[in-house]
Amino acid sequence: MTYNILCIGEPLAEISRRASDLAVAFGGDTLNTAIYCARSVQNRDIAVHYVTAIGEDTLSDAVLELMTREGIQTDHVSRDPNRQIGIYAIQNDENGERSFHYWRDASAARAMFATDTSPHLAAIEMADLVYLSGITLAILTPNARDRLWNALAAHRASGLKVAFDSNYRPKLWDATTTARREITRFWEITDIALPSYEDEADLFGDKTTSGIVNRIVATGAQSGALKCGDAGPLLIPLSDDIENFAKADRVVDTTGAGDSFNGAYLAAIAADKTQAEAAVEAHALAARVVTHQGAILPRVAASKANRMGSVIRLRPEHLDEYKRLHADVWPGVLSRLKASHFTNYSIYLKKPEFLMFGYFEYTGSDFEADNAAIAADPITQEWWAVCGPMQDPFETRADGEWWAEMEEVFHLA
Ligand SMILES: Nc1ncnc2c1ncn2[C@@H]1O[C@H](COP(=O)(O)OP(=O)(O)OP(=O)(O)O)[C@@H](O)[C@H]1O
Ligand SMILES: O=C(O)C(=O)C[C@H](O)[C@H](O)CO
Repeated sequence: MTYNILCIGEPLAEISRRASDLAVAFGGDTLNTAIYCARSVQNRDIAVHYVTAIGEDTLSDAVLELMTREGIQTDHVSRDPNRQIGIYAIQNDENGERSFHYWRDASAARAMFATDTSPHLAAIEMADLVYLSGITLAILTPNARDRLWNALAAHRASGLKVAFDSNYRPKLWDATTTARREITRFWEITDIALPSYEDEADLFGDKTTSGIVNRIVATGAQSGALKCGDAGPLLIPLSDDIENFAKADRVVDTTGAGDSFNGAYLAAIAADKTQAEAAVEAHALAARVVTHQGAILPRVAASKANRMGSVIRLRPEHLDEYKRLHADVWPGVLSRLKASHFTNYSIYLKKPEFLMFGYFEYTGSDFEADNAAIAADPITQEWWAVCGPMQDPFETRADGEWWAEMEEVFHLA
């Protein structure tokens, strides 16, 4: 029998700075968790569903395609012709810590659970595990929150497990007291608690990690993990059955780290792993997510990254300048590529289509981290600022790509 994990919440379009440009991708805490959970699930008998409402606009189409590409079941994603998905912009400080600006007041997801007969409520019936967050609660009306609470409480009585992350975002609540009351109420019906230290300390004023864990256990949840940033997680209830956690060697952007942690944690628990095993797998993933800009890590797996082909178009008017620059690429750009284990790198041009084909070999062991080091390098960013406007990327490229990655269909070694 399939084990059904249902993530409930709001997908968002994500805007972030990339060199002198803006990049658009997707995020939204529960969508991030659903994606990382679907990526972490290795057992075909575990299905990850996303429960939300989106619009009929271009961004909504694209986020639906993303869910499908990521292997998420979208049978509980409804479409509202009168609303769109929300948007958020990430602002990072020099330590990779971020703050958000939102355009989400009238998003489609806010109208989920608007009536007692909402199909989104009925979806809960088929779930073995439901995951939701404080952000899910913050976007709902008080009545909608009550409906959701009642449905979860009723199904828990027949075996449903509820996983919850308080993910406190003060800007989304009308008052701290409302957030405290609502989040406490949902802790009461939680089985797997996945809070982070900062959110709980901000909201409830706890001074210690043990204070948070003990309060949550006393409220209800008897398992889960407390995320404590680079110090790694603590198990809920507190236990020594856990190792030391390695810190990432570089932090670019912490957005989505906690969400990725939750996704990998839940996938491990659904596969019957222990809490300690789940926390180790979850930390390993989250420690990679912090080295990357944006909530969702590109899908490029190190195993398929040995030989890479990709395409982009050149804007014809920049032909001479582009060739001149590439006849004498800045030394800092070349040394960064070499340090990131890129080798045998060529770019070919086909006129009159002005198609450029890039080929390189990757000889390192962590493609995502090496790629992130390139993206974080100031000289490379300057180089991209010069070369980027001369290029014309394919609209069909994957999220997070500029050059569109190609599939290898033949190779003679
Ligand atoms: N510098 C780091 N090195 C290694 N791992 C890290 C680092 N920072 C965060 N992590 C991992 O990411 C997890 C989540 O981080 P954090 O405690 O900041 O969560 P959060 O604030 O809930 O994140 P989110 O922004 O997704 O809500 C941590 O439990 C840890 O496993
Ligand atoms: O703040 C939100 O609503 C988001 O969901 C945006 C980010 O993806 C999220 O906060 C990361 O946890």
